[in-house]
This record gives sequence, C-alpha cells and structure tokens, in this order.
Amino acid sequence: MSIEPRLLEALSAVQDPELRRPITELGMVESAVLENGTARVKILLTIAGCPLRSTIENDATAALATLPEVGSVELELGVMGPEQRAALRESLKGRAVPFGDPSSLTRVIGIASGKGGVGKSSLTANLACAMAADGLRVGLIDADVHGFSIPGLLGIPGAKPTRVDDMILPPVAHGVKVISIGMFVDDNKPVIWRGPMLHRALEQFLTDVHFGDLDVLLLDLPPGTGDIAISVSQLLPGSELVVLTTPQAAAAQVAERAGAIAVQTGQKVVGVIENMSWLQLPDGSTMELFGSGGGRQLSERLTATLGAEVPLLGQVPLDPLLRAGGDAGLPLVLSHPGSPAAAQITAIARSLSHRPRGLAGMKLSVSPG
Ligand SMILES: Nc1ncnc2c1ncn2[C@@H]1O[C@H](COP(=O)(O)OP(=O)(O)OP(=O)(O)O)[C@@H](O)[C@H]1O
Repeated sequence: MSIEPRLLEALSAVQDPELRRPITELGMVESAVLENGTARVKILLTIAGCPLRSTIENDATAALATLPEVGSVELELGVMGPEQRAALRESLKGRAVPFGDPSSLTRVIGIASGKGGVGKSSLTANLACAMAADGLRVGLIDADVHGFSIPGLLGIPGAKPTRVDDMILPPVAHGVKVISIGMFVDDNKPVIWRGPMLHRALEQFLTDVHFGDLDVLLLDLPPGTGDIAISVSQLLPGSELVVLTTPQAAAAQVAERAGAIAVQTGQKVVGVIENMSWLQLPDGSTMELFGSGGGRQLSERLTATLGAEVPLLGQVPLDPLLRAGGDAGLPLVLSHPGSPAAAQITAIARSLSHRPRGLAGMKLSVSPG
C-alpha cells in the first residue's frame, strides 16, 4: 500500500497514547493516500478493542486536517496481525534499558514509610504528577500489594493494562504511566500473596510492562520492612529510597526502621519527607495536630545510622483539599497547584528529580583520548 510523505509527516504528530511514541514510528500507518483533496488513511491498532481507539482516531483526523491540501479525511481503523505485532514488540524491546541495568539512566525511587496511613500513597501520586507536569517521563509502580490505592488516587480505578501478546502496556493517568497489583486482581479482592509470589509479580512489572524510556520510576512501597522492600533492592540494586513520616516522635521511630533497612540492602536513602506537619486554621494560625519534629528527628537519626547525609526534603501540611483530590482522582498538585501543600510537594519533586545522579559504583564508558 502506498504512503504519501506529506500525510505521513502530518501523522507523525500523533502519538499512541499508551506507548507515547508517534504512530508513524510504530508501524501503525498501513496506508495514506490523497485523492482529490480526500486523505484516505488506514491505521492499524495494536489490539482489537483498543480502549483508546477514539483518541487515536480524533488525533489523526485533526493532524491530517492541518494540511491545506486536505479537504476531508476518510479514516479506517484496522488491527495489527501477529507479524506486525511481533515487529512492534521487537522495536520496543530494543529501546528501553531495563531499570536494574547499571547503565540505565532512569532514576528509581521507592517511597517507604514505617506504618500505614501516613500519606505515602497520596504523596507518591502527587509527586509523580508534579514531575510529569514538569515535563519528565514518569512511571509509577504501585507495589503496596496489600493496600494498593494508586489507580484510584489518579482517577483510573478500574483501568486494566492493554496486552500486546506477552507485553503489558501501562495505563497513563495525568501523564504518568501507572501499573498496580490492583489491575491484575478481580474487583476489590484482597491479595494474599507471600514472598516468592510478590517477588515474581514485581519482577514481571519490571520486565513485561513496557514503560519505555523513563526519567523517573517511583515505587509506592508497602509500609514497614517486608518482603517487597527486599525484592526491590535485589531487582533494582541502584534504586534509592525516600522515607515518609508524620511529625509524631513515635511515627518517626517506626519510620527509622524502614530507612535503616538500607544498611542491609546497600541502597541510598535520598531524604525524608514529613507529612501532616500542621493544619492551618481559618484565623491564619497553625495547629500541630501530630506534634512536631518527627521529620527532623528521622533525618538526623538516619544520617547517623547510615553515615551519609539524609536531608529533610520538606514538610507537607495537612490540607483537606489533598484528601478530596485523592477521592476525586485529581491530585492536589494539579487541582490546586498554588496551595501550600501542593507547593511543598512540587518543590520536593523538583529536588528529587533535579539532583545530579551519583556516579559512585557506575561504570563510565570513557576511553582515553
Ligand atoms: N497532607 C495531607 N492532608 C490531608 N489529608 C492527607 C494528607 N496526607 C494524607 N492524607 C489523607 O490521609 C489518609 C491516608 O493517606 P494514604 O492512603 O496516602 O496513606 P498511606 O501511608 O499510603 O497508607 P497505606 O500505606 O495504609 O495505604 C488518606 O485519606 C489521605 O487522603
């Protein structure tokens, strides 16, 4: 089938919403001809019943209509055959370096907490959206296997990943590629997996899920020091940790254990975040609902235990809008970017993503000149 270069050029502006690459590079444009001002184009979807077919349809029609010589568009949607899908898989596989590879440029950051309910999932969802809003390519793995909540917090509670044969394409929410155990279990059933199964599930997320090239991959870890924390350190030896606490001394003590695990795993703890630091009252005064000092205390203790500076990255105040944003699936950093809590989270996201990558322990491919 023939392809008119001008039409192909216009279609190169259309991205596959899940693969986030131009459809022209993915072998999805089967034919594109111009006859008497009518652009007749056939696009092949990766799978039948592609959930995003109307997005592709609308984007392609709009892109073609930008050409002055195109008066009308006739778009036909087909489905890739096994050979075309195999070629697509191959071309995608060759691109992204696995995250565990020492030469990977993706910064992998696990968000850990001592106990549940301190806001780890809410902050992880907000951090991911803040980074994506800054133009970074962000992936988020909800590894909080027993308390997965990320899909709901990002407004895609029932989303299922698209499968192209044995490759899994993560749904995208607010520019973040998201994968969660919750997407692989029925409805709200509890996950009763133990060590080896959890390890296998995480391994599958890291190998079979096609995230493409990412700047940052965030992992929402289960609270505490369980099996998943060990698996993460084994599967992603270069990954870093951020530890979350509330200002309460008792919470900081529990969180210290989650951070001190890095002594055994050899991971770097890049900082502490204090959440629920205070509540601003209508008269402008602040109320320290959970006491104060937990974040500072945790940062000092981890610095002493690990023998390396573990800074307090920021303090996020309590904000009812943050809770409401989670319920509505629209994180606070997007719904109310100017609020004090959102400003703190965005500043923390920037300090995490803008730090130069440490080169210690990394192979440098430099040859003497
Ligand atoms: N800064 C904040 N202001 C207001 N509400 C918050 C804040 N941080 C978290 N919350 C709320 O606190 C509750 C617990 O948060 P979240 O589920 O994110 O915690 P978690 O640490 O991930 O818990 P678990 O590990 O048990 O899933 C949620 O209702 C969330 O909306």
